[in-house]
Amino acid sequence: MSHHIAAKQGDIAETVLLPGDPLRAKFVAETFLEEPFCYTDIRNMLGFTGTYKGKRISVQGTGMGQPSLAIYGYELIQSYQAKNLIRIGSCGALNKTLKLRDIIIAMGACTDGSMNRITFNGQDYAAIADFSLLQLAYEKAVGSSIATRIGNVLATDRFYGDDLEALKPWTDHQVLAVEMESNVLYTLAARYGARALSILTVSDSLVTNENLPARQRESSFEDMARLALDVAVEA
Ligand SMILES: O=P(O)(O)O[C@H]1O[C@H](CO)[C@@H](O)[C@H]1O
Ligand SMILES: O=c1cc[nH]c(=O)[nH]1
Repeated sequence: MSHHIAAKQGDIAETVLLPGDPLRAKFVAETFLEEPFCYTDIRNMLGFTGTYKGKRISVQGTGMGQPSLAIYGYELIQSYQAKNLIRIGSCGALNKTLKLRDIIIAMGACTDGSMNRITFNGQDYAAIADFSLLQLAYEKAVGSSIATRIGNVLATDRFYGDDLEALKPWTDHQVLAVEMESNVLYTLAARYGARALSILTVSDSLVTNENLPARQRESSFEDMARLALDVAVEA
């Protein structure tokens, strides 16, 4: 049993979807999985396992920020033998060609946070998605009507305080969007021998200052969940 998830061995599938919001985990489990059961509610960071198109899949909330995701990611891989970690998150667009509800598949993830600097003694690490998951997601997205972009994202430590001007070094280098977890997810997966991919829905734009209203956010997140589940089935 791990410290924060504390599920029974065997309760968690090899492939785990990772929303930041634990209520998104509940929504995905109840909407898409057959016979879902909740294997953890410690700290209300809900985790569920069920089946989708005949395959056993889990969905685990990770909280907000890299240290929080790192706790759940580490325990999923090291204590529960998870092999495929697929983040399903929201993000802010940094590029005027991105619209609300667009989906971004993060090929790479930069960071302004300290976790990687600690791991790599102040040097930089290029955190990248697992290519086989990325390829699967690309193929599934192309076969659907969902507007999808593939590129680099920024996992920042700050939600508030960074406007487009402050983020200019990243936008100057074609970073598409900002969120708060993908860099450490990719680094953890590389370190401990799992595969990882982040799929993100644009929930707001730092260029236009538009936001998705809560209700529309729900249906947009359904598109992302379906795409991630279709990847998970074949992972
Ligand atoms: O919607 P989630 O998955 O939580 O992702 C984004 O939303 C949170 C900030 O509101 C951060 O966790 C960020 O990465
Ligand atoms: O981390 C996040 C998530 C959504 N939108 C943002 O601007 N940042």
